[in-house]
Amino acid sequence: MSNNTQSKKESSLIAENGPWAAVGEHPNAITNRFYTYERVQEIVAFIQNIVPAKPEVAIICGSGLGGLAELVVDKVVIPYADIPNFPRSTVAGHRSNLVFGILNGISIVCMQGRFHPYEGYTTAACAFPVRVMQMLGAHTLIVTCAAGGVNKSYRVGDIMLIKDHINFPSMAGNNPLIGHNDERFGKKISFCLRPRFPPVGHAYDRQYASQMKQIAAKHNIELREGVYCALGGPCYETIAEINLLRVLGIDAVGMSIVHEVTLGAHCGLRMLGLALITNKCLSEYDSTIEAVHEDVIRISELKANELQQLILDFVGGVKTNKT
Ligand SMILES: O=P(O)(O)O[C@H]1O[C@H](CO)[C@@H](O)[C@H]1O
Ligand SMILES: Nc1nc2[nH]cnc2c(=O)[nH]1
Repeated sequence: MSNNTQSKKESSLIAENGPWAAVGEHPNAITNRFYTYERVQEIVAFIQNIVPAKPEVAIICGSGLGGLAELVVDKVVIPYADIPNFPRSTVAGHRSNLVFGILNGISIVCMQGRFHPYEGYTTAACAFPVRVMQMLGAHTLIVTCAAGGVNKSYRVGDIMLIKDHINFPSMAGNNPLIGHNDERFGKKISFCLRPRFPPVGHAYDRQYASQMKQIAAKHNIELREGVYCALGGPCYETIAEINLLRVLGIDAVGMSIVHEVTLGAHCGLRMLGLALITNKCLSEYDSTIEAVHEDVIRISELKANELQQLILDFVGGVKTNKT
């Protein structure tokens, strides 16, 4: 029996039987048992039937940042609702479209709307589209998000290059890779099979980060650089929580990205992360200002142009990297 037939057999066994469910299976393991390699391949085949072009760069748009897709030319838009077994975005500021086309001369796929654990999805379900985009051909992933400024020097409207992250859900036993590890995910890009224990110490590509700094300098955009931390949400943070995050050296807080980057690292993507600081996080009990999602979207939309400019130039540079 060929290796592929063997893995296929194992994969369907995992998908159909899941004997562990009876004794209490982790929700991410259930998700990963559902999104087998073959099922992800089916989704990829469905999309390729509509869009044969191979995207090189995948982009995930954060709250209020989906306007980037308007800059894409020769666009093909596939609503998530049309894609078999694809979740839907349920939050304001997130549309539910997979957008294909050309951005600054390079073929891209853009998720106009992401999935968050607080919407009811497992972190594995939130992140599985990363595998879809990698299997479609993407070698680079750009994640963008709206985030609260924990660092006291940050101002509303600042853009933060994500240097690193703290994945609190994962530290609490909620990592999207929990469950069966199918090493075929990511095989195409990496020179070796992706391991059971993927390293994430350099998840954010250093060369990409330095390119982004140069692009920001060229446009006279002050770029912050810091550590992003993901919490489960949907509540914004208490004052005590913000003070704790500050002690830990965290610069910005949100409810996304880390599970996407985890899967991206597993399948060997080169990654760049940008967070737009949409609000300052409260740290004094006599303050009367609270974070509000409507403000988050308003600020994102207001500052979207700058972020889009950075991404546009960066994507153009990715093309240069390849030659
Ligand atoms: O991370 P994105 O999707 O940009 O959204 C951020 O904004 C929302 C809260 O206002 C949360 O979903 C948080 O994660
Ligand atoms: N958790 C969290 N997510 C955000 N997204 C945008 N602002 C915030 C914030 O202050 N906290």
